[in-house]
Amino acid sequence: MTVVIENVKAREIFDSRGNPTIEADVILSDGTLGRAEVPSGASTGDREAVELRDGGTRLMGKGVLKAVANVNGKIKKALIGQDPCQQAEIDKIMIDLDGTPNKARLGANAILGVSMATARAAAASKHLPLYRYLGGVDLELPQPFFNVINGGVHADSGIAVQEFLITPIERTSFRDGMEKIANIYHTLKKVLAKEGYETAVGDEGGFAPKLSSTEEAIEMLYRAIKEAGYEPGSEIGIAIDPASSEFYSDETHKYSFEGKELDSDELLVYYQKLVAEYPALISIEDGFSEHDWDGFKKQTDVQGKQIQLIGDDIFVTNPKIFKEGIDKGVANSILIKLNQIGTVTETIDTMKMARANGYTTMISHRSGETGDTFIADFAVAMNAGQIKTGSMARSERVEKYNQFLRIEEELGGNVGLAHFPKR
Ligand SMILES: C=C(OP(=O)(O)O)C(=O)O
Ligand SMILES: [Mg+2]
Repeated sequence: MTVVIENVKAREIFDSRGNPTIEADVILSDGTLGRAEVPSGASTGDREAVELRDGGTRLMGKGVLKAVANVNGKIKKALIGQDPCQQAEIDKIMIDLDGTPNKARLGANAILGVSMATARAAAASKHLPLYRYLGGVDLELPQPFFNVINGGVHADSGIAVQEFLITPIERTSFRDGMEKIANIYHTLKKVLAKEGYETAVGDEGGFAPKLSSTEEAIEMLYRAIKEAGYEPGSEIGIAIDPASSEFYSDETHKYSFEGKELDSDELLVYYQKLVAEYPALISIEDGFSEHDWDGFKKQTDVQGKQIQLIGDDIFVTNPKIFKEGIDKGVANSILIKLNQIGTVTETIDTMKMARANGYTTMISHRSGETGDTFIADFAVAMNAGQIKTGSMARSERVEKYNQFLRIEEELGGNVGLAHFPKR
């Protein structure tokens, strides 16, 4: 007998910042339950799909009861009796039901919760792990990027750059890479403390010290990497996400960066200096604002052959916007966040587009997260190549990395390791 969707149900839960978010259940006719929790960003791109919030005074207007009602009402009615294995069809039904270009009516949070829960239910019904159900047989574990110093809107450290990430370029397994990062993470804590800095952590579990500059943050990383016994560059790479839309002015077209007002050309010169000074720096995400496509394009022309340039806010995982970027030659990599676009199917479409056009992909968590480890399975299933999901000090982040350890064990070493191209 064909298994069909028998019930769809959502509830309001809380994320890692204490904000309400949505959890969705999809229940099948064979009794299987698929459940998913939806994350939420802080440095969001303007053109992300709409996260529906209630407004009003309850929970400072951040409640998601409208999105919950949309799942328990319209979405449930449209999906009952559907085949859960037809992910593309399920997602299309919800996209059509919403009827807006940015999921503003039903809410991308409502739609994504059900989209992910459907995949989970279908996988469980077929007695397959999620990564296997979505990905088939030819699987690869991604290169992980750990955000060990938090700035921007993710911490009150006062650092303009939002994320300083380290990645184990040299590793024999996912576990081996994670052990190296754990050693560096603990060493970094000692290095910061020795310099008299705070070692409290930011939203993504990285330290949030009040450092004076980006250079000082990178110097701390170099010290921690070396003191932990590794070589910056050949063994451990460094990446940054300035999330520069946050410090760009649409009026003056300038970037307020570390006490200076820089135009695009000056910011590019700064990035060139950084890359020249620190050979371990292999990747810059959102170096330019989502409103400064010319600046991003110029950076791609100048640095695109040398390092990875990731578009996050500028592409928002949206295949239509990303296509414009590809046509204009902007960036050489794309950050992938399921809730920026709102369905599993559209996310897969964007990733396929990236692959077809020679862009690398990095799957990403959001700064407001839950315990859901969907993106770990998804990264393996999609052979994403790279993932960033925070640091070592917050369990909603570590759980995702731990899921890779489980997958690696399940596959018994019979799995490839994605490797970042060395500079
Ligand atoms: C993960 C990020 O932050 P947020 O979730 O706040 O957008 C990011 O900018 O890459
Ligand atoms: Mg970003």
